[in-house]
Amino acid sequence: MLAASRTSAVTRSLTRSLASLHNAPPAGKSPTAIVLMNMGGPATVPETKDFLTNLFSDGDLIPLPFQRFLAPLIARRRTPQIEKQYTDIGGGSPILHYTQIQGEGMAKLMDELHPETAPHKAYVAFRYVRPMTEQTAKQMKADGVKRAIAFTQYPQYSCSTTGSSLNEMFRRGSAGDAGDIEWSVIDRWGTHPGFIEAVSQNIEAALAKFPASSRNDVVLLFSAHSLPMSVVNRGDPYILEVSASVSAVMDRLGHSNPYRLVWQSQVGPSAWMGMQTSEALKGLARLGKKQVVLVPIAFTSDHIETLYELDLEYAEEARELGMEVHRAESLNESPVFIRALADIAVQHLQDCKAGKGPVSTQFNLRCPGCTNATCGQQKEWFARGGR
Ligand SMILES: C=CC1=C(C)c2cc3[nH]c(cc4nc(cc5[nH]c(cc1n2)c(C)c5CCC(=O)O)C(CCC(=O)O)=C4C)c(C)c3C=C
Ligand SMILES: [Fe+2]
Ligand SMILES: [Fe+2]
Repeated sequence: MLAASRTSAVTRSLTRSLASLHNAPPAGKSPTAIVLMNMGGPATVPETKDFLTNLFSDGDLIPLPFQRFLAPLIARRRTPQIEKQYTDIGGGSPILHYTQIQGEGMAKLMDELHPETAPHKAYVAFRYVRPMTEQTAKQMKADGVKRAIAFTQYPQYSCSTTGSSLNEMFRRGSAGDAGDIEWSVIDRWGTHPGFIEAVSQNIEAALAKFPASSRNDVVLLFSAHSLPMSVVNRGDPYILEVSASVSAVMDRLGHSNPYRLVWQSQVGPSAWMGMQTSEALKGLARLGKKQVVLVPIAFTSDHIETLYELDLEYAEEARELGMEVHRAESLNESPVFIRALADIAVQHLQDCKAGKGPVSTQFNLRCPGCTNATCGQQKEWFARGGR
């Protein structure tokens, strides 16, 4: 009995010291954390139901009556259809895979570009799948982080996407989960020249697949995730900011081609921002415009909407209408894009040092018509540097 309890005491103490060893901050300077925030996607098919349950439970994205009760019901009903889509694109969402590659590349470049704040360490904080914000916050505390940038990976701001991620980071941060950290925020970067350059290069590569003789007639069909009109009509800036990205890309391309911005992936029966991408393709076919490059513009890596909706559904339908359709590659491992991420973060650190504050001027403005109680909940806290 005595021997057994002594053994378990030894085991407990060994476990404790192993845990503290594992959790010990790295020797030397504590890292400057760059927290890449996004929604995430199920890395494997069986994770789809939890992903959807978390997504439909998020009142910032989808405010539902009796949300706690309804979210699991809607998720359960939707799961088989969405599981099939993830199966068809190879067994899961590649968002985590690409975010890790982008983050590691960015942090390495930042060490070179801005040694004053090195070492830099990228963390991933997803909203609906692991690594969830809570888990990441705890890891940052364990790593002894004292300075962190909340860096949205949505180029254009919506209070239903970036706003939701920042609200969650605010909840974890203000509860002390991440430790005592000085925070600042990169909330939007949809017209950054590096981002625009990376997208433009991928468009040029897609255009090169068409015969030179007709290349300038190819229609560039920019496609972004749609937004419910209820969100648009409360003054959410997403539509405007996506439009600004498209405009900047067209400037960079010298307005070489005709183009339109259209919207995809609406969910449910309510009114969403249009025109829908699938309808636009059919309309172009009717107009005799049969050469198209599809350009994803509001997300930084492949996911169900590029790999399933654009590649498997819409492009296939368009080919059946006799169209030649190519898709501009997603940014994924683009070195130009990874350099852009590093440049954005370094510029932000320099701006903070120059006293420009931890948040942008634009960030301080709530949606004028937002009745969502959490809209901008995080703003004052981040504007005080997380204090
Ligand atoms: C900029 C990007 C996105 C905006 C804006 C956005 C708004 C938004 N989305 C929903 C509902 C769903 N979105 C779903 C998947 C999904 N959404 C985005 C991006 C934006 N969403 C991505 C990249 C993904 C896929 C993730 C992956 O593949 O890994 C889903 C789940 C899939 C499905 O059931 O169709 C839902 C639901 C709303 C309601 C909304 C605006 C308020
Ligand atoms: Fe979505
Ligand atoms: Fe809002």
